[in-house]
Amino acid sequence: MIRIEALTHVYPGRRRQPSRVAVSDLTLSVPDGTFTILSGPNGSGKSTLFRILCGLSVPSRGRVLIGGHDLLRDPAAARALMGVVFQNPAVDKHLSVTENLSIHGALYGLSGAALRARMDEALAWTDLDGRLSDRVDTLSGGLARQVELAKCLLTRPRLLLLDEPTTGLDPASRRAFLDALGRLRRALGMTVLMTSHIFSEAETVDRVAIMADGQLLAHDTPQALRARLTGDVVVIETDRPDALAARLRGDLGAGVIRHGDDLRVDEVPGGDAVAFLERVLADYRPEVRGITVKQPTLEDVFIHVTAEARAAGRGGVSEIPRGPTSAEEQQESAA
Ligand SMILES: Nc1ncnc2c1ncn2[C@@H]1O[C@H](COP(=O)(O)OP(=O)(O)OP(=O)(O)O)[C@@H](O)[C@H]1O
Repeated sequence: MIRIEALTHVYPGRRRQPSRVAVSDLTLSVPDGTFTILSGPNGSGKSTLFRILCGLSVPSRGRVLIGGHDLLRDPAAARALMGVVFQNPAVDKHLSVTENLSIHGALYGLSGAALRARMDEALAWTDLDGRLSDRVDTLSGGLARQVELAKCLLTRPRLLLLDEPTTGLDPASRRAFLDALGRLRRALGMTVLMTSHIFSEAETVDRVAIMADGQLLAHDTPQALRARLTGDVVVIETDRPDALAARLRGDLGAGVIRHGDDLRVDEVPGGDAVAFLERVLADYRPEVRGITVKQPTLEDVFIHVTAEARAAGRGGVSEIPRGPTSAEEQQESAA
């Protein structure tokens, strides 16, 4: 459904601001009827890529095909296949659910019985039953997002593009939104591409694409990505991350990733994470505030591949700032 070929996007520099490569020679295919999550740290180029896919930005180089239509040469045909849910609300919160959908339908030439039929069809995927006459600003955040989804389904898109659609939703609303997307994909064979920072969302999709510094670092099933880390991960909390990381590297030969203020060792020397934990506690106890051994999750894989790429010089920074959604992840695991 989507073919991205050698795509590069450079923001030109201005005065003292240098030009910036936001997407760099990126090639990616999203097959028909699949649900893909595009993830990456802040500034990795997701929004730039998303804007290009929606036709809002023109790339510096490369080609994008949507359903076989070249997005640059035949934008109308390519865009006719897609529905887009942006991060910022695109519904009028002072109008009711029905009014929002009617106005959007009218923009696409739908009216009367045809419009009502399309509205019923689109709303069937949501939990908005019984709230159709309510103003959007009286709905919960989760239901308001579902209005956006229903709005975009009115035109029966074959491809749904969503930019962090669940940001700010509580775990239950987030789950309800993702469930609706999953049902759409299964029942209508719709292709879904969604950007997200929330790794628990990626566990159930078909494919996960990981970007950093404008490049595609990995694109695989969640299972295959998880299989990249074979052993347990040791996470160390410390007040002196740089000093402790240097000692663990020097003394124990451990590959240490700094993630925020935590240190992570996901390929433990000798392969025995518990033995490694005991060694760290025995030798560096005063510097360790907390230490955990855990099975790898998709977030761990993400941290691993991003660090690997940066170590290989594709980035330029050796540490990974903690993602902005860790609070949401914590909220989710607490729920
Ligand atoms: N309008 C712009 N002008 C110049 N540089 C830009 C512009 N928009 C983005 N960038 C730069 O391009 C790079 C990629 O940014 P982009 O917003 O696409 O990343 P992102 O992965 O979506 O980040 P986030 O998760 O924070 O939204 C960053 O270095 C950013 O500073």
